[in-house]
Amino acid sequence: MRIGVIGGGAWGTALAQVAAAAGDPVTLWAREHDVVASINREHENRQFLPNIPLSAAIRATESLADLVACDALLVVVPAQHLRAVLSETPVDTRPLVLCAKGIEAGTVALMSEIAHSVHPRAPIAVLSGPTFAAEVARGLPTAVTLACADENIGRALAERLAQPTFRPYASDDVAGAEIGGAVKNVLAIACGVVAGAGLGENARAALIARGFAEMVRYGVARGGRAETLSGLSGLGDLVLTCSSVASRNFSLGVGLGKGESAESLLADRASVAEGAFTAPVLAQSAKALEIAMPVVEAVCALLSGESKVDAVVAALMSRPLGREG
Ligand SMILES: NC(=O)c1ccc[n+]([C@@H]2O[C@H](COP(=O)([O-])OP(=O)(O)OC[C@H]3O[C@@H](n4cnc5c(N)ncnc54)[C@H](O)[C@@H]3O)[C@@H](O)[C@H]2O)c1
Ligand SMILES: O=P(O)(O)OC[C@H](O)CO
Repeated sequence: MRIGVIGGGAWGTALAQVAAAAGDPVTLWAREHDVVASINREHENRQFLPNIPLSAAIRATESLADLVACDALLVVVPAQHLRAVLSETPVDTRPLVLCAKGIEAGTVALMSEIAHSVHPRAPIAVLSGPTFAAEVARGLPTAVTLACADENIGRALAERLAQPTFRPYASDDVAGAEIGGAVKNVLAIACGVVAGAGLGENARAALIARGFAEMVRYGVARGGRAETLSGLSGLGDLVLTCSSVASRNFSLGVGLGKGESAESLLADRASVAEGAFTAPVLAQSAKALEIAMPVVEAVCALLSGESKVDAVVAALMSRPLGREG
C-alpha cells in the first residue's frame, strides 16, 4: 500500500517518517516551496520539524496531482483548512486517514463529516492518540487509535503503518476517536492556564478529571462511545497535552495564565494551536446540544479576553454543587 501524506507541518512530516520507516516510498504534499525543497534536498523539514533527519524514501511535492499514484492518503492539514485542501485533492475511492484534531468553524462539522461531504465514495479512517510529532519522528515509542468503520480497511491501514515504535489499536468508532483529539486541545489550554497562573498540581488534576467528564458527555452526544474516549485518542492524549509544555495548546494556556492576551500569543505563529480555533466552535455546538461544558466555556472567555483568570476560576469554583458521574 503506497502512502501519500497531505500536509507538511510537523505531524504530516512525522507520519511520513513512520510510513517510510521500512524504506517504502512515501509522497508528502506541502504547500510551502521551502518545505518541499528542504525535505527533498536536505532530508529535513527545517520550518516545522527541525533537526530531525528524515528518511530518503520521503519525496515531497507541491502538487496534489502527484498523490494519484498513492493507495491511501493521510490527511494532516489543520482542521480549519481541511475542506479547502480536500476539495482540490483527487481522491475517488481511496481511503482517507484523517489526522487533524479540531471541529470546523461555521458548520461545527467533525473532520470525518467534512471528508464525507467532499469525497462521499472514499472510506474514512481517523488516526489519533498521544503523539508529539518530534518524538514520533525520532522513533520514540507510542500507540494510537486507528478508527475505521470498515474493519478490513482499518486492519490493512494498521498493518501498513505499524512499526516497532508505532502501535495502532483498531476501532470502529470514528466519531469517538476524532472528538477526543479535538476536545483535549481545548482542555490542554485550560491546564496550561492553571500552570501559568500558579494554581497548583491539585487544580490541574481536578481540571483533567472534570474536563474528561465534559469530553465524554460531548463525545457520546455526537455519536462516539465512552470506551473510545477512555482510550488512547481521548484520555491518553488528554494526559499528554495537559502535562507538558511541549504541547502548543498547553503553552498557549501558560501564556494566558500569566495574563498575556490570546491575540499577542497567537500573532505571527507558524505552528498551529488547534484548541484556540476549536474552543468557540465546541462551546457553540455544546450549547446547541444542551451539554454543560463549563471548562470549555472558561477557555473561551479567556481566549476572547472577556474574563481574567481570577474571575474564571471563581466562577468555576462557585457553580452549584453537583454529583459526580
Ligand atoms: N504536531 C503534533 O505533534 C501533532 C500531533 C498530532 C496531531 N496533530 C494535528 O495535526 C494537524 C496539523 O498540525 P501540525 O502540527 O502538523 O502543523 P504545524 O503547526 O507543524 O504547521 C502548520 C501547518 O499548517 C499548514 N497551513 C497553514 N495555513 C494553511 C492553509 N491556508 N491551508 C492549508 N494548510 C495551511 C502549514 O502548511 C503547515 O503544514 C493539527 O490538527 C494538529 O492538531 C499535530
Ligand atoms: O502540541 P499540541 O498541543 O498541538 O499537541 C500535539 C498532539 O496533538 C499531541 O498528541
